[in-house]
Amino acid sequence: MYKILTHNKISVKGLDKFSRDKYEVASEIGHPDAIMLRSHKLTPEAIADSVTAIGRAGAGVNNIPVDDCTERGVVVFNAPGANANAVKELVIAGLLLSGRDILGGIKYVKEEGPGLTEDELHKLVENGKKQYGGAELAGKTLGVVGLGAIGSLVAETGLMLGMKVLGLDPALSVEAAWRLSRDVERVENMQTLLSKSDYVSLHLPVLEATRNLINKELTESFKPGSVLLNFSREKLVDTQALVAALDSGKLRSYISDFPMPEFLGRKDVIQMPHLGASTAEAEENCAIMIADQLIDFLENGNIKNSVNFPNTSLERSGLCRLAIINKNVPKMLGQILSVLADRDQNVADMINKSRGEIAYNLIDIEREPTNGLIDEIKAIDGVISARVV
Ligand SMILES: NC(=O)c1ccc[n+]([C@@H]2O[C@H](COP(=O)([O-])OP(=O)(O)OC[C@H]3O[C@@H](n4cnc5c(N)ncnc54)[C@H](O)[C@@H]3O)[C@@H](O)[C@H]2O)c1
Ligand SMILES: O=C(O)CC[C@@H](O)C(=O)O
Repeated sequence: MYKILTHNKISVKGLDKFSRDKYEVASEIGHPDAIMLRSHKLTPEAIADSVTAIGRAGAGVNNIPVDDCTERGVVVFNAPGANANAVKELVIAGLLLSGRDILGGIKYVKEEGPGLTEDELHKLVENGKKQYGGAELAGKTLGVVGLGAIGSLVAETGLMLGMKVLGLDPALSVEAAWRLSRDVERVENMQTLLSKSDYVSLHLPVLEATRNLINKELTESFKPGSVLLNFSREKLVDTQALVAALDSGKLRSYISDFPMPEFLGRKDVIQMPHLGASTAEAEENCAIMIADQLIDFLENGNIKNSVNFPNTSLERSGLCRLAIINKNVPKMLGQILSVLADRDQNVADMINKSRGEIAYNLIDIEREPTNGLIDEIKAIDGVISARVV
């Protein structure tokens, strides 16, 4: 039986992928083989030694200690693109809410309306509505930072709304580039994007290089009166720098899915409670994608959509498969194969892939492993883990 430890509310459509005759799935379980979670913050200590894989039913992996996992040979998966449409739709809601004072207008009717007759309500509406007007999005410029799964959809929708769209992504994948409309104008740096955009939307991960991306110096580049939308992560922005930019009027408004205490009570900030991926469809898509990936890894050793291991896939041949993780240093494969040769184990097929400091091998052998084979492989200096799948 494989054991899957879950954190957060994971869609049953995904959990149902684990057949009950092979898997035990629970939010409390001893010696788990894998962990499946959403935004739960995982510490290295909370990852049991038995864990071989972690599946993030979402995009961002900043709640997982990925470097520590890599060192320990724990494969971390995410679900690229599975919640992108849900986030895009909320970003468009954010754009619309910032274009006009829709929330202020609704509050006005809700607070001032009760107890009034139809005539009085009509007067209230017609007298008060001038306070809640705004401007149209069509004809304005939208700057999108990060043109991956979400950013490309936001850019596309911006074009459909009649906006001019600028995009910046220094690490754009070939696949993402194919998805992108030619009408998205590429810019080379943040300063240019900020200075030309009426609305700026962030769609990139928090990495060492992107932490506090929007800092004090960069806020100087905002086009006066522009709006910043952050549906990615709070750590991409320097909160104090944004407060100053809002106070000075350099920024007209900040719309975020990641509330910070400094912004509470401000009329020029809209904070949502991390709702981007909270749709039934996105929750299902993410849970199904992660469950499929975990099952293929646990049962076949195959890796798809890992953030720290190479994509690795091998059709099964032979009788038995070994999945071995080792440090990416010379002579490892030779030593592993020589242990197999010493035990008269013929290799039917194999694949060896590396990513950064880590290497991964799937080796199909023609006989059942003899006693002590796995321990002998694990004893090779540089081997991190070895298992029969
Ligand atoms: N609000 C939510 O609920 C929610 C849901 C999903 C994702 N997210 C956040 O959105 C982020 C993006 O998600 P995605 O699915 O589009 O990911 P993605 O991996 O498809 O796209 C991210 C893009 O950012 C680009 N990028 C990296 N560094 C950059 C930089 N310095 N400048 C510009 N671009 C850069 C990458 O090249 C990539 O194309 C996630 O990392 C996550 O933090 C939030
Ligand atoms: O699981 C969620 O609700 C949020 C997920 C989101 O932040 C992500 O990075 O995919």
